[in-house]
Amino acid sequence: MAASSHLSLRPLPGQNRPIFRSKCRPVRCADDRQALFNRIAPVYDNLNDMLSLGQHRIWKRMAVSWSGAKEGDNVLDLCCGSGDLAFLLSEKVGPNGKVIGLDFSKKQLEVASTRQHIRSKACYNNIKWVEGSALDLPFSDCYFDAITMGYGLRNVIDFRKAMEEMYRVLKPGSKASVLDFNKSTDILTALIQEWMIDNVVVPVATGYGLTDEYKYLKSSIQQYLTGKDLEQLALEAGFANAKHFEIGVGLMGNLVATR
Ligand SMILES: C/C(=C\Cc1cc(O)c2ccccc2c1O)CCC[C@H](C)CCC[C@H](C)CCCC(C)C
Ligand SMILES: C[S@@+](CC[C@H](N)C(=O)[O-])C[C@H]1O[C@@H](n2cnc3c(N)ncnc32)[C@H](O)[C@@H]1O
Repeated sequence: MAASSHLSLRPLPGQNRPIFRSKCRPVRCADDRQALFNRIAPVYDNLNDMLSLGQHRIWKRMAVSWSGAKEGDNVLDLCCGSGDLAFLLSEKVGPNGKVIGLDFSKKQLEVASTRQHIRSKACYNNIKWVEGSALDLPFSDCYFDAITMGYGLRNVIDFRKAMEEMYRVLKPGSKASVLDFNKSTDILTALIQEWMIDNVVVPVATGYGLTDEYKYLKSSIQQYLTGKDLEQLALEAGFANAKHFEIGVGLMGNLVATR
């Protein structure tokens, strides 16, 4: 990891509590999260569209735009899930570009691959799906021209390692664009976000038998990093600069870090 003499490394909130596999509470360890995303894969896209009134597609387009991906680039969609950002990247880089969508959920990748074959756009042939870990990327150093990570960082068990891996595989001068829920420091925004999850998201998910899976959303946001913390984490990982933008009336946020 690049040394950052001017920045003191300090433990990250919520990531240092021991995880006891045998007593692992739901969704506290990687295996539980992998299982969670396998379980929700069949309804994930539809629930996102329903629960965000389709807004998540706007936020994802913003994330891809901020990544700086352009025609002919070699790019990575990290924690790609069902492939929303990978498909957007595919259209950006075109037939001469290459897109890798990486995820550790087989079921999510199956959905992504099915969507790729159902859709008619020729450029989607430039997408390759890779089953792997965001904490140990199977790619060489300085390999990608851009990285997107949509609603993935909050779900990995080691934020710092994931950020360091993004830094490692990015070419100098290239960007990582990390979209997620915003852990707002504005109490009213935080209360509205929590109210929406408690009173809209979880009740709707319960109708699909996924109460605990969507209750996890709230706890994962509580254990996430604020925008300022995300900027600091990126700088500590070696990125030259990092800026967190609040979007979706402050409910969502996007970190743009340049190597
Ligand atoms: C695309 C979105 C969330 C993806 C997502 C991320 C996760 O970490 C999960 C973990 C466990 C289960 C599901 C997910 C998951 O779906 C964001 C939009 C979808 C959200 C589920 C809905 C969020 C509602 C907002 C709090 C309020 C939206 C207001 C909008 C302006 C109508
Ligand atoms: C909320 S989904 C986001 C999917 C997609 N990027 C989107 O924006 O809709 C989070 C994804 O991260 C994946 N994931 C979580 N931790 C991971 C890890 N350590 N390595 C690889 N994938 C991981 C999950 O399997 C899941 O598909």
